[in-house]
Amino acid sequence: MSAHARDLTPLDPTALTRSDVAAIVDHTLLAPQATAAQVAAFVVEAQQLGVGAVCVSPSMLPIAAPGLRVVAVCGFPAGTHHSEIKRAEAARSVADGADEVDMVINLGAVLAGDWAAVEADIADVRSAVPAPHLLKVIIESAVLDDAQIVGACRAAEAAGADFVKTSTGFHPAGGASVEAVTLMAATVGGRLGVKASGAIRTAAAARSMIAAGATRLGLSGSSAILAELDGSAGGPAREAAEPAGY
Ligand SMILES: O=C[C@H](O)COP(=O)(O)O
Repeated sequence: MSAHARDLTPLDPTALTRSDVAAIVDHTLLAPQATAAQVAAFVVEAQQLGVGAVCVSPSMLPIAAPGLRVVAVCGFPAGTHHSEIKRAEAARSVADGADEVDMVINLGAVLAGDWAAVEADIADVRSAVPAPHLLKVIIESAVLDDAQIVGACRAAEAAGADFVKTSTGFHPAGGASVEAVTLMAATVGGRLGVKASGAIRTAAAARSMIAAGATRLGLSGSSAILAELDGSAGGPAREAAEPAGY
């Protein structure tokens, strides 16, 4: 466990400031067609926005991102990779400068109720992501029922993860929901961080996620959402209109 207090305690949703919200945003660019030049421009945008972190594909590392934490995804987006492949991918990301790794859970094992396999998969990746690096576990909550969400969160905690995270933003079942974040926070909140991600497109949605217990937000539409919090909702509608994932 290496999460900081700021990762474990949700902001007060009634007193959100733009800078408070920006600090918990993982500004995300995971489009498979993204170029290195686009990632470099995205990092500059992240610095200008004042977000806490950038979240990118592992093959984009290493990147120069002064002032930002660097997050790399792992086993993305399906989570069906062998654990040894996820572990190797995570180890390479850490060697390439990632501060945090967001891994996708083995969903088939979850739906089969094979909790030993779920936990072992997470523990394997944890072994390649030592503290103070953070490990977040993407449970793809839209695919799971409540009992499976609780079980996945418990497996993540038992395997030593720092965060649970709702969604990849790529699954056709959908992204984050207030109900899933609420359940995840009730299960592991205060001990693990809770990252809401996937299809969060407005400041109101971001606020609802924080009110439900999210301590981190994964957003590709950070610019539009933070502009809304600035009171300038007429800002970059282009980003608000961009679809999730591809
Ligand atoms: O991991 C984060 C997600 O991919 C972000 O999803 P989004 O593009 O729907 O904001």
